[in-house]
Amino acid sequence: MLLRVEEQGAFSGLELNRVLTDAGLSRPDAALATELVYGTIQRRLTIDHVLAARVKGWPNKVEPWVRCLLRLSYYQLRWLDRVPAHAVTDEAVRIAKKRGHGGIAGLVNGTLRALLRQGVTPPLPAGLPPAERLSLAHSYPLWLAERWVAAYGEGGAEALMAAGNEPPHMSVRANRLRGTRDALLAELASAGVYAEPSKLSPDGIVAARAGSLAQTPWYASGRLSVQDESSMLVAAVCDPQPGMNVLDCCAAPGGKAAHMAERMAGEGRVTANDVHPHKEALIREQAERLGLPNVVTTVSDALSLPERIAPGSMDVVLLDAPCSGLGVIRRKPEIKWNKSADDIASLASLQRRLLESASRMVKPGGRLVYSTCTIAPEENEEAVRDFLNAHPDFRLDPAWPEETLAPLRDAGVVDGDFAGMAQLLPQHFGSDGFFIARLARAD
Ligand SMILES: C[S@@+](CC[C@H](N)C(=O)[O-])C[C@H]1O[C@@H](n2cnc3c(N)ncnc32)[C@H](O)[C@@H]1O
Repeated sequence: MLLRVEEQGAFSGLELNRVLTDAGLSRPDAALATELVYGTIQRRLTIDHVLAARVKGWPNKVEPWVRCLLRLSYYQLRWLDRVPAHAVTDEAVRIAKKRGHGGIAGLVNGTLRALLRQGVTPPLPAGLPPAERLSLAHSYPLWLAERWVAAYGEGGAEALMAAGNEPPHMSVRANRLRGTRDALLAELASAGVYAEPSKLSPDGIVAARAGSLAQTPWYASGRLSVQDESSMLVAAVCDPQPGMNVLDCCAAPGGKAAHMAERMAGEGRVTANDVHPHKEALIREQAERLGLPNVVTTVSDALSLPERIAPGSMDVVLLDAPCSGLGVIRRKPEIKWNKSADDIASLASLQRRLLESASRMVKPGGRLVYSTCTIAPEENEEAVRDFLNAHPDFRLDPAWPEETLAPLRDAGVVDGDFAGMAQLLPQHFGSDGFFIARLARAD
């Protein structure tokens, strides 16, 4: 899996899903495999810094599979305390012999044993500037560390980066059309799942040590969907009412569109659009599973939607835009190594065009919600400000439902000057980093 992520640009989550589905491992073994894949990718920069001082030609002159093996083994020695050191080294040497030859096994053995002798956590070089220290300590590329130190100060950046290395909570959304959250909580508890109500969303449930709730009868029967708590805020901010005409411009796999349809009690219409034809089925499956006949799917580039949908016809338009994903690094750690400042610039330009297009379908007096799962002002606040400067008929709308504002206020995410946009960081609630802005169109 590590090789495929590194060499073929595979996504760690999808790889794990695919491999673990076939592997038939026990739950603890599957959890360990998950930890090894995520952890090794997450800590890559720190790992490479340590290995570069000990392995000649690291990383480029070392064969990719040996690189993965050494990283994986060092990750365990340094960050996991329940795998004995001898098991790590013995297993690494066995794999090196099986896949390579004696020379490689010798290199692997020598490197790991030297690390164990000298201490697996070598101190960082003294006197580093803050961004360089954070980059090395928490394993983020320097450009990201610099960006976040400039935006949030050294302490804020450190909290953000540390939170990005924590395993995400498992959270689910109760389908309010198929029973109450309390009833579902009670059923989960009686089945031995440790679950509690989300602080962020009245539909949310946070579960611990639950395995994948997507493999349960509650999921199959449409009682719940797997969704991050931050993501659940978006439908609440859209606040669609039964009977409304709602458009989700970038809807696949359908989490927020389905949530909106649930909140509309199945009345009215949610048009769930996505550019990728193969993703349409994902949205349809969700709507069917959850019992939501008011979700209609379309396949279209959101930039050309105003040619298909009457301008000014929607009560609510959601643009949950494609973004750099810096808020979901906990779930997709390879984002750290695959994204660049250039990607942010090109996404920022696409997002401005998408916002322009989405806004044309909002009714006079209607609302436009813009969201991303990233933490980059160019893709978030600045995109909204630029849009507002060019569209005097729109204004920021701070009248979010109290159910959403109250927890954000309590956590200090928004204050008394709240204007209608919020940036959640992973350290606020342990949920994904998310940006949400709500705009109102003049009557
Ligand atoms: C952040 S995801 C949406 C997640 C979704 N709202 C949910 O809650 O499940 C962004 C989606 O935008 C789609 N997309 C990217 N470019 C698009 C475009 N030009 N027009 C429409 N959809 C687009 C992608 O296929 C992707 O599914």
